[in-house]
Amino acid sequence: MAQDSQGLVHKVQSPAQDGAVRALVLTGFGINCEEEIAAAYRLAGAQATIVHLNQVLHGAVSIHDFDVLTFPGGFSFGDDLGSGVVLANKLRYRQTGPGGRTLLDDIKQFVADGKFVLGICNGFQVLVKLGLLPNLGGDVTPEVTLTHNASGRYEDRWVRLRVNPLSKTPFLKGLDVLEVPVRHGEGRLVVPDAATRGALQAAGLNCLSYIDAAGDGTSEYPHNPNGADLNCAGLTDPTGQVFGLMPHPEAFLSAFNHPDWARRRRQNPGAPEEGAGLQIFKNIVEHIAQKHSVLAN
Ligand SMILES: NC(=O)CC[C@H](N)C(=O)O
Repeated sequence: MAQDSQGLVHKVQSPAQDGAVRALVLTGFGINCEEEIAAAYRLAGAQATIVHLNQVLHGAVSIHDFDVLTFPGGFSFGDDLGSGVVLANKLRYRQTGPGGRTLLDDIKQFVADGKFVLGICNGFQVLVKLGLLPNLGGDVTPEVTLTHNASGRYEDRWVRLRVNPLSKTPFLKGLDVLEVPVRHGEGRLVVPDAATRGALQAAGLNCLSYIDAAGDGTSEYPHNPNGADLNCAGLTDPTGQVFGLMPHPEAFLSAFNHPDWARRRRQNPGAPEEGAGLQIFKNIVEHIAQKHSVLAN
């Protein structure tokens, strides 16, 4: 894959025939977590390519050459008009092809092809504002929103999460409780009505909850850092292929990322050196690799 001195891709070859898992990690316009996410995918065994969104919007790179599309965190367009709003509008309205085709049309096709989309923090906000999450109605109409934290402040802290056992997304397979950091000002999920809340609950689409020290879902600050409805830290769409979350799993790739690592290692010197966040990337890479091997046989 050809990259220039800034690491930007100019030409992407057709999907690998070697079974490699190809992760596309978008950047540009104030996204700032692309390197950590690419590192996470590489540690998980995938080929990760960081691409400026303009290269996709201008047709130099096709998302269809990849298996998983990732929207990293950051401050796209300076959070003007609300976090994720401008970037979501660019994907929804900017024409990228004949007949008024947009990148959102391509992403819908990408998901219909059985591929995967991950949005972390600002990326999650983009997917929610775009209506790709939770997408209960299947017509990418925004159904919930993410807005200013109930604390009225930017929150930068570690949280504990529980995976909803009803969730069927491969990203969270085998996971139960995990710790990860949050760093956001607009992470409060608002679900506008009881019917939407019920639909999210029934299908396990509210796939991650903030929990307290006792392990129970909580609306109490600071365990729930933003006051999210349903104590929700992450959502999937009904297919489980589109997954977004406010916390940053890519910031916990090594046990040494955790603020309490020294005491934990004293207590348990044999504990794995891997951070809990890496498992999310390993899960999806393994899932895609398995799909590739089934198709190849
Ligand atoms: N870390 C992030 O991606 C932050 C997202 C967004 N800028 C917010 O503050 O809510």
